[in-house]
Amino acid sequence: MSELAPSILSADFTHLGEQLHTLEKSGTKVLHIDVMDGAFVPSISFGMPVIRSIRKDCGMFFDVHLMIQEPVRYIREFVEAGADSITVHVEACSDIQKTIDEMKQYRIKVALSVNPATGVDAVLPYLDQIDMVLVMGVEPGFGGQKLIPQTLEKVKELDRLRKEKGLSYQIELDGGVNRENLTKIIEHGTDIAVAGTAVFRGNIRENVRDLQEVIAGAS
Ligand SMILES: O=C(CO)[C@H](O)[C@H](O)COP(=O)(O)O
Ligand SMILES: [Co+2]
Repeated sequence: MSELAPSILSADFTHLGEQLHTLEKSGTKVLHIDVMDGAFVPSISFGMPVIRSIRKDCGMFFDVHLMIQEPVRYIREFVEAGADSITVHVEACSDIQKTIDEMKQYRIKVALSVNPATGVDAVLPYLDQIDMVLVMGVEPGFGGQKLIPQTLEKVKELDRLRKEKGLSYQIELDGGVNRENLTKIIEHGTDIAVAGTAVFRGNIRENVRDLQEVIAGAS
């Protein structure tokens, strides 16, 4: 069955601890953590201190999405802060293989991401080395955008490729996920659907329940 990964980008940071407890109590297993550097993407979010702090009191799987230039420089620090999985953008790495090798030194899941304008070709040479491909459904940098429907074709292609090649990487779709489009997203082959706005706007408990119901119905 597919998994929901709430993104804390849309959380209320004055109540972050309580909101994370609510997610855990609602059955959330994977927490999506968006790190932005103001260089690879226009916005700046947060970094290791926030991750280190929430790690102390949170049992969820930390799915860290690095939207930063040359992430190879910071892999060790994010692992030490508590990341369980690290996703880097192929567009942000001058040496993708070196970045994968660096990530593989640690006991974490290794993932590559592609922006809406980047084709699946960019990750093809690495598919047998990685645990997940994150397909951006929106331009990276901001929450609350609308899903670009064409990005689902990449999910479909990655699903086809893993079957054809006998590989087991997961496919994550990030951005613009909501109750209305979630079934379609899953039907294209998504294993993990990231949702920020759709989880944190309004009642978190009800939103998670509703989204999980859609997932259960689609699987
Ligand atoms: O990586 C991201 C933005 O770059 C976020 O994970 C994504 O946008 C989630 O937020 P929303 O569900 O509001 O689109
Ligand atoms: Co993200």
